[in-house]
Amino acid sequence: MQRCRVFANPRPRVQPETVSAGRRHRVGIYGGTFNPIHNAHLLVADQVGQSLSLEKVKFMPDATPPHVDKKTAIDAELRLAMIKLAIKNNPLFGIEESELRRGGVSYTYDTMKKMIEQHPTTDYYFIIGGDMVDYLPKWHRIDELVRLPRFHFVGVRRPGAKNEAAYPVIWVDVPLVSFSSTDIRRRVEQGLPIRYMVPDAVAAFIKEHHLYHE
Ligand SMILES: Nc1ncnc2c1ncn2[C@@H]1O[C@H](COP(=O)(O)OP(=O)(O)OP(=O)(O)O)[C@@H](O)[C@H]1O
Ligand SMILES: O=C(O)c1ccc[n+]([C@@H]2O[C@H](COP(=O)([O-])O)[C@@H](O)[C@H]2O)c1
Repeated sequence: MQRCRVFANPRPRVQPETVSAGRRHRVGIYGGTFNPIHNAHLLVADQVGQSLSLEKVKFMPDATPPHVDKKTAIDAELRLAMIKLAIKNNPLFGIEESELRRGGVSYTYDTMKKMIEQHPTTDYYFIIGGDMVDYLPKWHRIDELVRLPRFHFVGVRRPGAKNEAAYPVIWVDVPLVSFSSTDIRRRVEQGLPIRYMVPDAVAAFIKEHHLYHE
């Protein structure tokens, strides 16, 4: 039977003295297709990072998304370039390129198992929206993923999702924003404005590279 343990907005589960002694690091990993990155992603990453006192929140673009219906993502280099433009003014943010370097289908279990092995003094907080929280039972090797040491899921509620966790999730309340990358792509295709939905530099990049037009 699946474990059903949901933590409602708890305080970080870490002893302050271990952080100040520098023995343990607290890093957020925000995986996604980011096709393209948008302002809800940035808001979520910043709010989670601050709520959980994370040292870094690293955006991790996937190579091939595990979802069958998400195979239409544009080239990884273009997605990565837009992430770099979007995060440059926030020192909390960073980039994790291991899934791009590995290639193939980006199963989170494979990625996090290796990362945890390579960084034994780091606690990882893997950020997912409510739609992904709902979808967790279908994730590859999910029972093993949630049992990895020093691995935590952080959930942020998302309008339109059930936001129901069948696995342990640390919920963080962030202001709700309903738009998605799909909305951005559709708006670009229809010639509608995307200002304030993505950073200006990302909007300029989309225009310059003629992305998301038929
Ligand atoms: N508006 C939002 N509010 C909360 N979480 C979000 C929001 N948009 C995306 N996320 C979360 O960010 C992560 C990466 O999402 P992703 O890159 O697939 O963006 P998306 O907007 O969901 O894209 P698409 O519309 O192409 O499916 C996922 O965990 C997703 O649930
Ligand atoms: O490992 C899985 O089975 C799995 C299934 C769905 C999503 N994920 C990861 O969750 C993150 C968000 O996914 P997505 O499709 O919303 O961009 C991204 O890092 C994916 O690799 C992982």
